[in-house]
Amino acid sequence: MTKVGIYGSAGRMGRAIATIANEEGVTVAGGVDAGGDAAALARAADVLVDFSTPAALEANLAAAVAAGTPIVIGTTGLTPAHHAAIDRAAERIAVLQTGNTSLGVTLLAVLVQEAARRLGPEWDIEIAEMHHRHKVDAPSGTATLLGEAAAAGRGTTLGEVRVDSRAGLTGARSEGTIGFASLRGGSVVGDHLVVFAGEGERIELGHRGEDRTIFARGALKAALWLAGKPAGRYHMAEVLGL
Ligand SMILES: NC(=O)C1=CN([C@@H]2O[C@H](COP(=O)(O)OP(=O)(O)OC[C@H]3O[C@@H](n4cnc5c(N)ncnc54)[C@H](OP(=O)(O)O)[C@@H]3O)[C@@H](O)[C@H]2O)C=CC1
Ligand SMILES: O=C(O)C1=N[C@H](C(=O)O)C[C@H](O)C1
Repeated sequence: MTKVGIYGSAGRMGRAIATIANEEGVTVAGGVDAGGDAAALARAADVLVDFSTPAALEANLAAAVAAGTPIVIGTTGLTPAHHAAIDRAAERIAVLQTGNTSLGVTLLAVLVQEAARRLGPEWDIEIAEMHHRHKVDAPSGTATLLGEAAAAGRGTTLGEVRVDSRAGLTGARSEGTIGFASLRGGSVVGDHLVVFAGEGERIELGHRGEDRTIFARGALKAALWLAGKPAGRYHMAEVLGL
């Protein structure tokens, strides 16, 4: 069986992944958390999954590259510098990074891109997300990937059009922007809503995560798919054949 190593193994996602590993046809090679030996885990595993923290990303990537072990990165709150580090690692090993490993959100991103492509810029796009009280980054990785999908559908990049929050005298909305709103509270696993607001009508495309098993299952599917792949940066839609 494929041996999976988990960065962030004692966290919510790490535990969810370990719980379903056997039924997904993999064994857990081991796991590390803060202060653990990332390099030894990379050597022991056939493939790695990282659900830890952005601060750990560069060390985890370096360990994966040194061992030649593919890695699925689910950690969110990544900056452009993190993405540059992922691109460099992907020249040496197989890497798949996504803000959401669920089938539902991966399909939602396809639908959002298509809706944005078909609707003109006079349809305002706003993305709302809600997560549990423990989440430390905003907007969520999923909201960001949905924003990237919407921007791509419009032939632009999210960096050109994003508006991260509003407060005070903001002025009227600028056409073509994509706005984000983040709510935090309770035990919400992860809700996302993409609103296309036109004159006199709205289209809403959304997803509600009810259980972390959806992310864990997707992460392990991605890990199995990635194991043995040549160097490169891969995408969740390829894993799921969407
Ligand atoms: N892509 C996706 O589908 C999903 C992504 N996520 C993302 O995954 C990440 C983790 O989420 P969640 O499990 O809820 O968070 P938790 O805070 O529950 O878990 C994070 C874990 O990472 C560990 N950690 C901290 N530093 C390091 C390090 N240097 N090396 C290895 N592990 C370390 C923590 O250990 P310690 O407590 O010792 O600091 C902790 O066990 C977040 O960024 C979240 O947004 C979550 C769900 C789905
Ligand atoms: O931190 C979480 O819990 C989640 N994080 C991911 C994100 O930032 O989008 C995925 C999911 O929504 C749960």
